[in-house]
Amino acid sequence: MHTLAGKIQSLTAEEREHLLPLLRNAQWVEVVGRDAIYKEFIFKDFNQAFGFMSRVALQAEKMDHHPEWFNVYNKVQITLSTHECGGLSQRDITLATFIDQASVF
Ligand SMILES: C[C@H](O)[C@H](O)[C@H]1CNC2=NC(N)=NC(=O)C2=N1
Repeated sequence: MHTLAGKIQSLTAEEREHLLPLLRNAQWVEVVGRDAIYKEFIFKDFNQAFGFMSRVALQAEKMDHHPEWFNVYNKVQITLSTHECGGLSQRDITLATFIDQASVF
C-alpha cells in the first residue's frame, strides 16, 4: 500500500500469509526466483482472449498498474509484480482479483 512518502510498499509477511493461499486457490502460482505471481488463461478463441485482454488493459490504465503478459491465439499468460517496489504489492492482489473476474464469460 502507499505510505506517507507515496512509495508503494511490498506485501508484508502477514499479508502474504493471508492473501497468497486465496490466490493459489484461484490457480495463481508464485514465480520461482522472483516476487511475482503467474497464471495462464485459456479461452474459446482469440476473440474471447482479446476481449479479456481489452478489459484488463482498461483496468490497468485506471489503476496505473500493468500486467506482464503474453498472448498466443486463445491463451493468455499473465505475470503480476510491482516494479516500483520490486515485488508483490496490494496492487497486484487487486489486479489479480479483477483479472479473475474478467476471465469469466
Ligand atoms: C509512471 C507509472 O505511473 C508507473 O510506471 C506505474 C505504471 N504501471 C506499473 N505497473 C506495475 N506492474 N508496476 C509498477 O510499478 C507500475 N508503475
